[in-house]
Amino acid sequence: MVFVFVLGLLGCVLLPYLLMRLLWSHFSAGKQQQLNGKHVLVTGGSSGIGLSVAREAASRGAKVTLVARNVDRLLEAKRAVEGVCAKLEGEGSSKVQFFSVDLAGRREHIASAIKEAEASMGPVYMLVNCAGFARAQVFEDIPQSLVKELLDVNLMGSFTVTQEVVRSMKQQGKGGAVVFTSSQGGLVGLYGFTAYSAAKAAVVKLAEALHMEVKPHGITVTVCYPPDTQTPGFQEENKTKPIETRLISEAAGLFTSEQVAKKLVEDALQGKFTSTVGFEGFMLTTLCAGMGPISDSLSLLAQVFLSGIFRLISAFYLWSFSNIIKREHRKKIAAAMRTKTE
Ligand SMILES: NC(=O)C1=CN([C@@H]2O[C@H](COP(=O)(O)OP(=O)(O)OC[C@H]3O[C@@H](n4cnc5c(N)ncnc54)[C@H](OP(=O)(O)O)[C@@H]3O)[C@@H](O)[C@H]2O)C=CC1
Ligand SMILES: CCCCCCCCCCCCCCCC(=O)[C@@H](N)CO
Repeated sequence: MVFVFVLGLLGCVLLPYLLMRLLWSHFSAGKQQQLNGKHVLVTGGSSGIGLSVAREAASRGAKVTLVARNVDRLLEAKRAVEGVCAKLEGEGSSKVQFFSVDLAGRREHIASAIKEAEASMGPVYMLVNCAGFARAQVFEDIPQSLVKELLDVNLMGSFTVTQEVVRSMKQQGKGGAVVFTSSQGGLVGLYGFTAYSAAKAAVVKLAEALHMEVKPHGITVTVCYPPDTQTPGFQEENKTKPIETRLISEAAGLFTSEQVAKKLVEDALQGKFTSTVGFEGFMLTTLCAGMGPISDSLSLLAQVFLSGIFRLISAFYLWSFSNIIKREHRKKIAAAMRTKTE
């Protein structure tokens, strides 16, 4: 009985998914913009997803600007991206530059770095906001300074850089592409992520509103929703992450930064509003489409026909998340009892 149900569910969901992917790749192949010779600015480009985006852009012939704080890591990343350029055409030293700026810092510094970047490589065609970080902690333990830092880097940093770049894109009148990095944790609020989920959800609404404003200017907006991704930032986050957060996040799988970056660049070049990886990513973004912009008819079809069944499936995920939390809660109580009696 259960077997038949599972088989039916797979038939309803997996088959349409595979069919859509096939159709997608068929229809989108021709629509893709090129990056050859264009300027791509990547914040957080010295590490993890941002660095992989920079490499992906370079492999498509783009000129790349990296923005982050730590100069040593920027230098190392610049060399790595130059390596990609060199493989492409046997030279490439002039195609990668970096700026050390704190995106949670002063606006003047951010604005002047972008001006300089554009002065040497031309107007930015694609901006990828990747600078950000996650810290998971139980709600009442989160210091105010951490909430502020999470909002400053993840939300305000992207806000400020994008303001500067979009102003210049509008002046040029040649269109462009803006990418924000949210998270699957920006679509579903997760245990331990009260501050982080709030910051990443805010990025989504910023992107939706901006999309409406810049569309007439030929500027596309894309939001990337990565699941757990193997990066230095992810390793750092794992040092203090509550076990509940880890176990719940694992439901969406673990991906490489190359997988996330490749999909991000492809989706942005096709002007899609949403970019994600994995089957859970597909289900979650389809279910959470809400009043978000419609970038292609196939995604719209998926949202119309699959939202109902995905909401049902979400009940199973939420049930298993709540079981994880209950189980860990019981373990903690038992451990506390043991230490009391000892
Ligand atoms: N890895 C994951 O599991 C997931 C990541 N994400 C998001 O993807 C993005 C990239 O994450 P990931 O690659 O893991 O992170 P990493 O820590 O590996 O890289 C973060 C990058 O951002 C830069 N950065 C951080 N803070 C600032 C700042 N204040 N000013 C300028 N640059 C800054 C870092 O350089 P420096 O420190 O030198 O400034 C580094 O280049 C983040 O927004 C993250 O929230 C979303 C979902 C999952
Ligand atoms: C139909 C319904 C489908 C439901 C699927 C639900 C899956 C939810 C899992 C959420 C995973 C969140 C990972 C966040 C990673 C992150 O942001 C940090 N690692 C940042 O570094």
